[in-house]
Amino acid sequence: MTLPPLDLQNAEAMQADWTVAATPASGPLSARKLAALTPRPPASHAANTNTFLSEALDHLNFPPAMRRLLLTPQREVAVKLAIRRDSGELATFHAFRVQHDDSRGPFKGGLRYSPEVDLDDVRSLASLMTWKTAVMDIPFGGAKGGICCDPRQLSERELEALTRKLVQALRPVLGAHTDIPAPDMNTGAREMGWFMDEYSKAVGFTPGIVTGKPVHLHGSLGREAATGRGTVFAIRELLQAQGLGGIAGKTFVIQGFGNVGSWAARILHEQGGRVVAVADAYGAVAAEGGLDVPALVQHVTAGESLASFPGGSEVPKERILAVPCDVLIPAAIGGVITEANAGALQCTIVAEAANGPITPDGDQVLRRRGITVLPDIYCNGGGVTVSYFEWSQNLQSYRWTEEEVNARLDRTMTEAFRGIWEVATRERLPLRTAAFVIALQRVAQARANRGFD
Ligand SMILES: NC(=O)C1=CN([C@@H]2O[C@H](COP(=O)(O)OP(=O)(O)OC[C@H]3O[C@@H](n4cnc5c(N)ncnc54)[C@H](O)[C@@H]3O)[C@@H](O)[C@H]2O)C=CC1
Ligand SMILES: O=C(O)CCC(=O)C(=O)O
Repeated sequence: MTLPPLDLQNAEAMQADWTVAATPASGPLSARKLAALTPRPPASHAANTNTFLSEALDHLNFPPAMRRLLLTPQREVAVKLAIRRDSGELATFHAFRVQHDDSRGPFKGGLRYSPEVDLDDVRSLASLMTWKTAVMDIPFGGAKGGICCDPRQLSERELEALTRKLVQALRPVLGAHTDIPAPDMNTGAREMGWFMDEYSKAVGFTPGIVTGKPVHLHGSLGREAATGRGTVFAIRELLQAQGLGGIAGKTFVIQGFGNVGSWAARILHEQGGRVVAVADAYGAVAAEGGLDVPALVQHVTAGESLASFPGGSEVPKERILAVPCDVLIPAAIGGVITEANAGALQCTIVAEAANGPITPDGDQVLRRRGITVLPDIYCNGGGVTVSYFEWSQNLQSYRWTEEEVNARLDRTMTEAFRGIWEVATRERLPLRTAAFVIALQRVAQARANRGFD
């Protein structure tokens, strides 16, 4: 394929450390043949991400050592956090920060609090951040972190203590020009406020150490809604590029009704989209004519379950992915669309608002079925884009209006889409592979330009 030439002079020197342990009598093996002969590791989040990446790398002529460098994280930190429970008991929790790559700028990525958090999961999410910041063309690298805990079982005081312990444990590897965390699943402005406070106690007032903070504490206007809003911009661009018109009148199904899912639903509804079903971890609700999203948000904010919403009928949450619609938006956890259920989807577009919601085998099924996937590293890139705006505002002690933030987000999402669409069309690639190709080129070029000595 013909892609712009990449100046990898420095990287060529790295070829020297690529050695094949046992070269067969028939001659040296190419890296690709060697990979094919190497037993595949058991499927994991990180392996899934690397499967997608490898497909894009196969379109690029990178030296094997550069390939290896990009597939593996720069630094992995695992810590144990101990807090006193409200009962007086001592409790310990495992936490992680994986810093995948900082070739293009400081490490950047969210913090997730969930019982499913482990090193493999965080490693995969950190890698996705590297490619996300590159495809959005914002000056950051990629990282992710998390605490393995069930936040529903912890009081507010316990969560605050845990967050402060996390800052204390990670402080040596963090910094407003080194690694800047942000919200992810089960974290939000409240946790980011505690985070900033704990870091500032040690090093002086530093709002730029974390993004997604409360607005009155140097958070950016528009950050809370940014990932959902960015997802809507991404869908708008795709519909337009495919000649399918706009959001108005289209039908949407959303899995996940937290920060990302609920904001996407609100904005789609405002723009005349019909949100026909939504699910969260506990249940799902559907209405063929479209849910009254503002009323649903009010219902859930009052502490009621989705399924009890009087403006729709309850559906089993396991069936949400198969509800007929134009656009399906997974906005919850990873690995929900697999080889086993991808055949049951009844949509023409899947917009990956969540990170890693489709496994590589599931992705193959969707490709065969002609379902277009807006890949996570682009589709949910609105969150980190407005995090970049927040960080920029913090560094300048300045505040932008919400209109300005949203207009800049629109421009960034639109420009990134055009780049991906252009490569996908020219090279006949799925949007995901095209997005990875662009991101890989940007990161590899930056790494090569910085040198290796
Ligand atoms: N918050 C942000 O700015 C960004 C978030 N993301 C990704 O978006 C996804 C959602 O994140 P947030 O909305 O921030 O999290 P959140 O914690 O605010 O909401 C998560 C939602 O998913 C639901 N959920 C959990 N397990 C589920 C299951 N098995 N089936 C159906 N629903 C389930 C929860 O009930 C909740 O409604 C995650 O994959 C996250 O990594 C990506 C980019 C930025
Ligand atoms: O806002 C950020 O810095 C990162 C958000 C995030 O974790 C993500 O995009 O997955």
